[in-house]
Amino acid sequence: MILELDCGNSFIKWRVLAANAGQVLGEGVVDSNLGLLEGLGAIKGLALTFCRLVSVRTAEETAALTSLLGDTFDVPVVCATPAREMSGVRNGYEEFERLGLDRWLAMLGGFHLASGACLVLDFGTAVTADFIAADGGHLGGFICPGMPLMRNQLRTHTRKIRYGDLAAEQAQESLVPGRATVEAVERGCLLMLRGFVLTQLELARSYWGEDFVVFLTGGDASLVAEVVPQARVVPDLVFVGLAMACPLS
Ligand SMILES: Nc1ncnc2c1ncn2[C@@H]1O[C@H](COP(=O)(O)OP(=O)(O)O)[C@@H](O)[C@H]1O
Ligand SMILES: CC(C)(COP(=O)(O)O)[C@@H](O)C(=O)NCCC(=O)O
Ligand SMILES: [K+]
Repeated sequence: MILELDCGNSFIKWRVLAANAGQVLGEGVVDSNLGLLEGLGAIKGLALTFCRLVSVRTAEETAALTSLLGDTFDVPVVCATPAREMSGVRNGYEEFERLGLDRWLAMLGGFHLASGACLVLDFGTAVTADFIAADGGHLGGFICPGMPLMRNQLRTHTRKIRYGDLAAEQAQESLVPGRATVEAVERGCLLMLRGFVLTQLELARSYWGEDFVVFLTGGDASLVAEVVPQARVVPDLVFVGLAMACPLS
């Protein structure tokens, strides 16, 4: 069985695949290493043979998780590393090793699935957009705060914006002008996110006409999906790229 991990700034996404990398035997989203071990412990007959992971956390945090997994399950743990070029995609950063590895893997996965030009939009703690041309050249991308950061900046830096998570979720059900603080903030941030997406689409069209595929991924992809009906929502896009970057040895 193969353990795959995507360690983002807020959550660790994990899944266990059957040894032939086919069937998903278990998966989860956790906020700590302990939560990960608990989730894995709940899988009946767990017998890991290989672990691959991608992390945008500090080297220290990533090393701590890697040794925890190696010690607990006695398996090789392989981490995705930066590359200038892989699977036909050329990293567009001036310093290729500085491009977030989650972005890089989502790009590899997207270009592979699209077999052509694509726009990859990832909605996590941060929101990222990456443009990959039909020849595999990465034109670059954009980073802006995601929904949790926008919301928390307002809650932290104002005195009168205070509300809970349940109210936030309910407020998102409509986008008419808010008549309560929670509605005004949640809907305002949602509109910013959607406006960002529409701008990315315009830019992609200016490069490629209609000849490109849009991918939506990340935990908050569903918040914007309706403004891009043509998009492919691929929650496991980073894992698609992870399998490409870290094949079974
Ligand atoms: N099961 C889940 N657990 C936690 N957050 C989730 C879950 N499903 C969707 N989300 C949303 O995903 C967002 C985090 O996205 P994610 O891609 O995991 O971020 P990151 O990679 O930066 O850790 C949260 O703001 C939350 O709204
Ligand atoms: C942009 C990110 C913070 C996104 O992280 P996430 O929201 O997925 O946790 C991450 O890809 C990162 O730390 N990138 C390094 C900076 C860069 O890509 O330019
Ligand atoms: K991510």
